[in-house]
Amino acid sequence: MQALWTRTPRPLAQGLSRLTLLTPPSALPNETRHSSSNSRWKQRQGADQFARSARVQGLKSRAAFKLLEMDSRHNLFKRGQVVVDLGFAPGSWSQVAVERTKPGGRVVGIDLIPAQPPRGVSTIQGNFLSPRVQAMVKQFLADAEQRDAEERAVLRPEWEEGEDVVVGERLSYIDAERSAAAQEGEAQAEGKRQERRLRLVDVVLSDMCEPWPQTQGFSIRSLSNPYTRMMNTSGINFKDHAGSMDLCKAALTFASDTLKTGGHFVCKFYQGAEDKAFENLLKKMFTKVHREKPESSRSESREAFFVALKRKPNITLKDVEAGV
Ligand SMILES: C[S@@+](CC[C@H](N)C(=O)[O-])C[C@H]1O[C@@H](n2cnc3c(N)ncnc32)[C@H](O)[C@@H]1O
Repeated sequence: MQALWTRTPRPLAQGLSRLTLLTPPSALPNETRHSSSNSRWKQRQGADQFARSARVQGLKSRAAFKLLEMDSRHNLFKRGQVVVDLGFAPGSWSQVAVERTKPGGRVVGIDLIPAQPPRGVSTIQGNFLSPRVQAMVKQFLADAEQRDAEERAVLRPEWEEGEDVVVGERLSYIDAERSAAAQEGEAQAEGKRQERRLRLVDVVLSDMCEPWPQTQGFSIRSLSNPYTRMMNTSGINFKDHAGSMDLCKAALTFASDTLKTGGHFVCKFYQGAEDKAFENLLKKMFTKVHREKPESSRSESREAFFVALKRKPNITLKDVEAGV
């Protein structure tokens, strides 16, 4: 089967644009991917092709191809979007997001370990499981939005300022809000308004997986390539699964607070007993939910991805958990 991104090679803008992202699949002849004998060796060769191709294309890791494939299937990105990339390091998903949301997009990456921010990405170092770090990310997004709003106000052409139609629209919106508030009670309505004001994000990505203690490679002391200094899985299926579900839950809680209606959520998980329950949560909050195992994801790995599309209006994770 041809990989999807070979059929729809939406060119990445500048920088990566010259690199059509065709290399990995076309460099993987069919017999390499679907052979009968010596398949382990051939699989490794295939994986190396993704890694080599990432290097050639200036991508920080082969993980980029997983996101490109999911984007090619589901059209996750549009220009001007706000994207939060949880567990961004070393940064290839962020690179893809920057290119796909140009011009006017904003990409914010968070990671436990120190890593060089990819060009065009704002990054925060911290443990995303910490509520303080999550609050910091929300504050960063709100501040950035505020700065943009101020900039837009300054740049607004003078002739627009006195336009009745704009003022009229705003007033009718406020009127609608007032009548809703009258029904729900002012305090409750204010709470809802605050909640909605935080929903500034179009796409939440999480490729987080719990880093396990380093056992080798201590001689590499490089901030620019921290990825090689850690293991991403313990090799113990239950442990990897449980750790990944905690990270997925943290990512979804954040998405519940920050995703716009219609926004998308992508998260990596290690398959196991609890993933079905998580999928059911997603189905209540999003219009469509897919399980993905991209071709560039190693077949021997239990990693897979949920791609949850189009957040439904007026439903939060708390509502879902409370059975509302
Ligand atoms: C597989 S890597 C991500 C690769 C990345 N998507 C890319 O394309 O370059 C997983 C990352 O998740 C990060 N991570 C794991 N747990 C985390 C946590 N609790 N908070 C923040 N980052 C975390 C790890 O430090 C690691 O850098």
